[in-house]
Amino acid sequence: MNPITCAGVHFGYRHAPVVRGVDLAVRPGELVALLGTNGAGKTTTMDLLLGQRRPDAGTIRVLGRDPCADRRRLTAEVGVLPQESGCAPGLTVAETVRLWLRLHGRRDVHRATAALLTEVELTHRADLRAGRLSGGERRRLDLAVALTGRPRLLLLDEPTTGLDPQSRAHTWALLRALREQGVTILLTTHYLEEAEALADRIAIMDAGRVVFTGTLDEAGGPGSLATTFHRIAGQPR
Ligand SMILES: Nc1ncnc2c1ncn2[C@@H]1O[C@H](COP(=O)(O)OP(=O)(O)OP(=O)(O)O)[C@@H](O)[C@H]1O
Repeated sequence: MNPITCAGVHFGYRHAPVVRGVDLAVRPGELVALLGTNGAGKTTTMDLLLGQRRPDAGTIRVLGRDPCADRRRLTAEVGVLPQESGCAPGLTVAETVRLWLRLHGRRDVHRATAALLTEVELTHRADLRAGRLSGGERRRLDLAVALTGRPRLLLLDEPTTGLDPQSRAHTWALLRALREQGVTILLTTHYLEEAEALADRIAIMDAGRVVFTGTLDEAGGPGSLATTFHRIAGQPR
């Protein structure tokens, strides 16, 4: 069973179609990078996968479930990093992670907090309030939160936006390690080099449709993704 399947998914606001027949399959254990110009419909697709929006047509299955019908179960099983941070600004970094670990019913809260903060390189910020973190640090806290339930599926909306090159490289290493542990990952990104560095397969969205899915080789090989992307995405229509 594929952890994610979308077949003929449509969604729109009133008379403005946003997602216009998305077909997408993410296979077990693979990392798929979803690319697309601003407004292509990537975040909306993520929202649909999380059951935060109901499709007007088509079928979505996440871990075999209908996300609208089984939203609660999926919240427990899927690690989510939203485009906008959901962390409470008044809680410290450590308090935030502990809270989410407890919500997921974890018993080893103190040990797991220390381990997660090490993984996202925020140990030195453990006692700082989330509202005082830099943009890149907050992104890393969001990633730690996404990992608190030890998910087998991760949905990451622009996980490295705002990160400096060193932190980005560290996050890439963490995501590779998670994939090696068998975690399936769907992430959106505007960094073509991120897709080249990480993805088993690339999906390109344009104007509400997935217009390309394939490996990096199928997209033209290393260094050619930009050419492919600009050829098929964001053209006036
Ligand atoms: N509540 C809303 N009402 C009307 N249109 C909306 C609403 N929310 C989003 N949209 C529109 O839906 C389209 C797709 O937005 P979405 O956030 O999914 O794009 P995206 O591919 O994630 O873009 P970005 O790369 O900029 O994050 C955009 O044109 C946006 O303006």
